[in-house]
Amino acid sequence: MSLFEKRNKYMFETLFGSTEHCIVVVDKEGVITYINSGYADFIGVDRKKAEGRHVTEVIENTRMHIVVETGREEVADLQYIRGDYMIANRIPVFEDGELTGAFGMVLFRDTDEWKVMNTNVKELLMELESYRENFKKNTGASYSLHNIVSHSPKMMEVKDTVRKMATGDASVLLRGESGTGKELFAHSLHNLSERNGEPFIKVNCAAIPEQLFEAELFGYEEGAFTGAKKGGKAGKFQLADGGTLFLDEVGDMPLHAQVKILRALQEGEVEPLGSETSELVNVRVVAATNQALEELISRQEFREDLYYRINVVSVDIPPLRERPEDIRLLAKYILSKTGDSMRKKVEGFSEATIQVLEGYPWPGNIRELENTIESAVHMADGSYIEVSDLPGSITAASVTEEESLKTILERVEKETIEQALTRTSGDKNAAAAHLGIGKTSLYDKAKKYGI
Ligand SMILES: Nc1ncnc2c1ncn2[C@@H]1O[C@H](COP(=O)(O)OP(=O)(O)OP(=O)(O)O)[C@@H](O)[C@H]1O
Repeated sequence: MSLFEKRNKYMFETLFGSTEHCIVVVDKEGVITYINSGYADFIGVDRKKAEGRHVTEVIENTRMHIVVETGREEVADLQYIRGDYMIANRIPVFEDGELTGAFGMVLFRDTDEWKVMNTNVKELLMELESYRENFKKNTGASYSLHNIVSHSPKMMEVKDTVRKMATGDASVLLRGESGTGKELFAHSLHNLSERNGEPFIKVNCAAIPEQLFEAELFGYEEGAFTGAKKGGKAGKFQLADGGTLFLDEVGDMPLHAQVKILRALQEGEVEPLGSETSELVNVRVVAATNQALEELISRQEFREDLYYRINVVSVDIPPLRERPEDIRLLAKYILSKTGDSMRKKVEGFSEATIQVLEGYPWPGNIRELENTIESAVHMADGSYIEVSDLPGSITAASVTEEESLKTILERVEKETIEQALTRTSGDKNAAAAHLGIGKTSLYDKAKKYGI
């Protein structure tokens, strides 16, 4: 019987209902199964509404969802809630060796108790935490596995592998087409690893001009080359020291830099340009590619020895067309994000729209789905996204059934009438003449399309 089953709620309530500390319990997905009234009142949420929601939607700066992913307890961690720093203990709960959730307790929520603490220590802690926060903002990994929306079995397997591989220092190569979520997995690997308090540094190998590559990665001394900054500059390797270096688009790394990268990884040392001495660095490498590195090797564009060094574990992320069951879920998730940011109230998709989305091959994967939905939200007039709100490139690809063809023709008709009306500044008679159709026909169509 699971700890999080209903009758345990009574047990929690008896034990913690009246304590002044804040108590929260989540299941293994990070969903709140119990929160005591002290905590709910403190953060100003309705207890009944909080239970059943993902903890990140209810509690600011929480890490309970991370604890259920790592299975590692976090004791006496500072957490900024409602304008003050609290001390949080988060304990993973195992039953018969299996992780079933986590128990969280926030201490010192009572400001009187805080005051008892030495004020100096508190101020120092707060200062330290604000540095940590700032540092994290610039060098942190913001996503973890729960941000990767999916319920397809293939993706579950990928998530499992990532969870297993996260601890330890093995290099991981993430393979997948563009827009499949490789970067999200790289963030997750870092966040679930022991290095999660250290920097996560991304290098987009395709975006750095070849001649600047070494300077970017290994840094340089003052005067190393014309245009070098005064005082020199630290390289990405040095910035990532202790943490994770994410080499995105690794297949685009210039050949001459590959030798040096290999040395840095094998020997744990880098030599800044213009320097006579090497610096020790300790980084874990996570690389990502949408190219077949084996082909690059056969064309001698990628070094085989580097390939083996970065490819200790390889994780294949399936393209969206191989997991159509994720499309509906992702579309809803993206819509809720887009609708919020655009302050437009679009509630959902018509069933025909979902079918078109599910039938499209998505060469640009989730990134393309995001762009499509964003554009459809702009187009939508009502509270549901209709097929006619989708870009023509998406609908045109789904001309497989009579019904789809009909909607495409209607969309084109609607767009053409709208254009004619814009051109004639809204004069329907002139627009009808321009389109070569009768006035009545234009009025009927305008009515049909709500123009
Ligand atoms: N499963 C997912 N759930 C939610 N959002 C996702 C998911 N997968 C990808 N995304 C979103 O899709 C976009 C592309 O993802 P990401 O940048 O991680 O892909 P990528 O494989 O690294 O792409 P590229 O190879 O082009 O760099 C991002 O905005 C990301 O947040």
